[in-house]
Amino acid sequence: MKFGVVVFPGSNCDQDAVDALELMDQEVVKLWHKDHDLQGCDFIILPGGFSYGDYLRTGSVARFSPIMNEVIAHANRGGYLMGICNGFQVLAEARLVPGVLLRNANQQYICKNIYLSPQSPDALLTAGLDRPAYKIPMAHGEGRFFADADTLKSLNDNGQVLFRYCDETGAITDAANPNGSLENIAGITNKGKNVFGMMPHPERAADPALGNMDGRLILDQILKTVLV
Ligand SMILES: NC(=O)CC[C@H](N)C(=O)O
Repeated sequence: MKFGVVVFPGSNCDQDAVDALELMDQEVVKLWHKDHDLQGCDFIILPGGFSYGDYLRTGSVARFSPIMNEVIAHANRGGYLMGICNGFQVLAEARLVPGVLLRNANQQYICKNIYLSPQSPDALLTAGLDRPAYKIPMAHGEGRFFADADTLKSLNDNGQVLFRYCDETGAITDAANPNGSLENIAGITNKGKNVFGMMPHPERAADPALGNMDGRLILDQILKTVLV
């Protein structure tokens, strides 16, 4: 499988994603935002960062980058696409996943480890995750997931919620919700379950040198499931 990591002006987690994938022995190339060619990549990653300085809203300018035409076409063909943090914000702005990411409830940028409970038993990214909680770093100012009642119902009914914020035992509580996201939602997938968006950063917990490999366990799912 060949991975492509898109680089927007202001991306700052692109190299982290490349490093994590290379540690997994994967072929990976960077894709410049002005390009029109996905270089034959099977799995596209929109990385974290501050694309276009987060003006006007996070992800709202990057969504119109030239390469997004090809990224959207890839997703619409059923191709795999994952947005991490700022990448999730770009996916939401491009309407590739439902809902929006609002300013964190406390109006602060939050950078800390949190715990995620895998939710969807049939989504590729979470189907094989069997632990109650995974410790993953979060680092964002606009990560409060919100959707209207109908959208929320369809996300729940279709098994499109990938992760909810939880405590270290896996309990999904208000106290474990760092940013005020609706129903503790930290990650979702689209109806076709080929587009994944999540606010926390698995690629920042995927190198033994960092002392936390929980993110690698999540990224490993991509390999297992896509090869099925
Ligand atoms: N780590 C990131 O991708 C940050 C996302 C975005 N710039 C925010 O603060 O919400």
